[in-house]
Amino acid sequence: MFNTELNYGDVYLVPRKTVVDSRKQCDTAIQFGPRRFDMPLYASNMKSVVDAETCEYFARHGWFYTMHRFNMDIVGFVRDMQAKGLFASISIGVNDDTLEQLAALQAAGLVPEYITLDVANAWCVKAERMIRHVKQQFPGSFLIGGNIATADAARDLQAWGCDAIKAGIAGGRVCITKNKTGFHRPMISTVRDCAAAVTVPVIADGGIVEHGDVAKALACGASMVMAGSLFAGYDESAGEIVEINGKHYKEYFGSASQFNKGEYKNVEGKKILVEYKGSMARLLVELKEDLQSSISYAGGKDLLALRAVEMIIVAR
Ligand SMILES: NC(=O)C1=CN([C@@H]2O[C@H](COP(=O)(O)OP(=O)(O)OC[C@H]3O[C@@H](n4cnc5c(N)ncnc54)[C@H](OP(=O)(O)O)[C@@H]3O)[C@@H](O)[C@H]2O)C=CC1
Ligand SMILES: Nc1nc2c(ncn2[C@@H]2O[C@H](COP(=O)(O)O)[C@@H](O)[C@H]2O)c(=O)[nH]1
Repeated sequence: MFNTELNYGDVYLVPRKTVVDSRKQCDTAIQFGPRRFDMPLYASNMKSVVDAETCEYFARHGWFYTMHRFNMDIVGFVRDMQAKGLFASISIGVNDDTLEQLAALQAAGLVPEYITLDVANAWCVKAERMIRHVKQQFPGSFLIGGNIATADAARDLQAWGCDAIKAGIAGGRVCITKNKTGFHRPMISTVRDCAAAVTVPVIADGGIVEHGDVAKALACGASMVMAGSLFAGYDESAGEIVEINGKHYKEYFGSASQFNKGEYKNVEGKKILVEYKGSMARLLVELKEDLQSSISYAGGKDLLALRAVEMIIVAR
């Protein structure tokens, strides 16, 4: 028997009676770990999306962020962010170099507010060991573990000690995991299953194409949404600008791409060029306006309203 599974483009949300006089009255704020953020959406912890300046930009705009983990001096990053009065949110891997970086953080007396364990399939023994280690050594940090794509995996990560779980395997724009390994789950099904299985917040990661997909992820039970390509191509994004025939683009590459790895080994990502779009400021405003509108269609005043909406599949 085959299960039929759904992606963001396969479903829509059914409108309810609006109870606000203006979309401005709809509150998009979310309490996530020790802090409250303006939006339940943040940029992927990828080297082509965020760098230290991007992270500072998001933090100063009241948005959550997570720095990537590639060739990173996490001690310097955490120290700099906290010296500026901002929160520190870092990513780590599962290998011995991560143990060394964590020991260096402890030696420097630094505690990041947020730590994200970032591997392709966190439902594995190496991730379990690292999650238990981080919870023991950094009990004051909010630990996000990912990625996973099933209810059983989500339950395990919660049991191992994760404070939040990032769900989404092989749904990203620069992902080639599904082509190379045959493994993938569409996002609506992934998020619904994972969010129903655990009590900790679930982050829906990857596959956001339209702004309305954010509302669909939240309607499935996600507390936060992570997106890469949505935030690529702006002045504030980390990728390099490329000019071709007088037109400007920015690089967007996968964390498991040859470009990011520096070698062709276990490559599960690719590099693409995305249209250069100038300043990110307008995007942040528009994303908030669109989500406020979604909340109004959901018949509520805050993000909880989206959890109550009906979801339909449109026959094609
Ligand atoms: N969200 C997604 O769908 C995906 C995301 N990514 C991103 O790409 C980056 C690289 O991910 P990842 O390859 O996990 O990290 P790493 O390349 O850092 O690998 C982490 C460690 O785990 C081992 N490992 C990785 N995959 C497996 C596996 N399938 N079975 C057994 N051991 C494994 C590796 O050993 P060895 O290399 O020797 O196997 C390595 O020692 C991350 O940022 C991740 O988020 C990558 C693919 C999918
Ligand atoms: N299979 C791969 N997935 C990757 C890689 N690098 C990052 N990612 C995941 O994609 C999302 C972003 O997706 P988008 O659709 O919003 O662009 C990111 O957060 C990671 O989870 C990779 O090399 N291979």
